[in-house]
Amino acid sequence: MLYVSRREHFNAAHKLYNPSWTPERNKEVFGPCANENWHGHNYEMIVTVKGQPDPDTGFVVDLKALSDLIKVHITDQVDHKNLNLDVPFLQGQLASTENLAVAFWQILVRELPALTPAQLHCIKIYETPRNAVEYYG
Ligand SMILES: Nc1nc2c(c(=O)[nH]1)N=C([C@H](O)[C@H](O)COP(=O)(O)OP(=O)(O)OP(=O)(O)O)CN2
Repeated sequence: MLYVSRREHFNAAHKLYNPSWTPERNKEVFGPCANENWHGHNYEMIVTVKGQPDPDTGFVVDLKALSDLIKVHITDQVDHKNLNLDVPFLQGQLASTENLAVAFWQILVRELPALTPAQLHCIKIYETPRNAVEYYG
């Protein structure tokens, strides 16, 4: 089995805020991440697919085509957006990195078969250089 990865990048604003809690409770749990007027991150995302190389190309997946797929279905939807307000597929969810990883997985697992017989293996999202989440489905 071969594992092939593509790194993508997007910038977005959000706040971590549970609307069923008081502002005080949100501040207590989420600290500055609950700031009412938002804050931003430079997100890095690594998408890994697994499979066997195609005998004609030597590719598990064409990484340019994978990048285009991620761009159309994910990064164009979230780049320079407010994750709490602007992104339909995140509506009603807390904008944590965990929830982003699951939402992105659900999109890519649906779209990938049109591109390749390879399977989605992992989505890793860095919210900051020190904070990351990995999801394997
Ligand atoms: N499990 C999670 N914990 C946290 C998340 C998350 O998505 N999942 N998100 C946040 C904040 O949104 C944000 O990441 C915190 O930013 P910050 O504290 O600035 O990030 P760093 O830890 O990298 O910065 P330091 O300078 O090292 O504090 C919080 N938790």
